[in-house]
Amino acid sequence: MIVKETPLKDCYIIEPPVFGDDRGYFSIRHDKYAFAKAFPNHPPFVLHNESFSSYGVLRGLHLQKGDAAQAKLVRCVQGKILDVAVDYRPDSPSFLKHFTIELSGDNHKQLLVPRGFLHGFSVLSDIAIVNYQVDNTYQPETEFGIRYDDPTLNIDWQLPDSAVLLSEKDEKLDFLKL
Ligand SMILES: Cc1cn([C@H]2C[C@H](O)[C@@H](COP(=O)(O)OP(=O)(O)O[C@H]3O[C@@H](C)C(=O)[C@@H](O)[C@H]3O)O2)c(=O)[nH]c1=O
Repeated sequence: MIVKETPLKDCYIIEPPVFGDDRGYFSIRHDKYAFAKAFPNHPPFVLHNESFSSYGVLRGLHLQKGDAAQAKLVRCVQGKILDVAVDYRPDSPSFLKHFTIELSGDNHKQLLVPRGFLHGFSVLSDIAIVNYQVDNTYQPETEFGIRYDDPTLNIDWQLPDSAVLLSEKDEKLDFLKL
């Protein structure tokens, strides 16, 4: 497992081992021992979530507040997404900075999104299956979000406006109040 830094504090790209041959590939998606060696103080992952979406779907930007905060280890099993992490920790040197990365079934990359970050993704392929482990339970009463098209964040989601498909919940999110 290769761990690469991003410009955002505590946010990392993880490249798991992938062994390709004539049959296809074999990959180690998550090795809790290698992960613990790289991130010794990281809480264990407790939920393994998956979503299926079609082209244009944009989920985000979401987090759970306070003690319910979740770190997320995100990968795209099939298809291609633009994964987006926004540092929403006021005391961080990268506060309100964002990082985007293409995650796909072909590149096998994963993004470790720390606690206190907003997270979202847009679907760039016909369909995308996105799989993410989180290190805290789902607590809907603590959910918080910011509009994907917030002008301060100014994120390029690599989708034409006309293609963007949001949930009713995400439609109603507010812009940043600073
Ligand atoms: C996120 C989540 C949702 N649900 C349920 C609630 C609801 O009925 C249904 C769909 O929920 P949502 O509309 O919130 O799903 P979604 O918009 O896919 O929310 C997710 O977006 C990505 C970007 C993230 O980072 C995730 O943490 C999560 O916030 O699934 C759970 O039971 N457990 C969970 O952990």
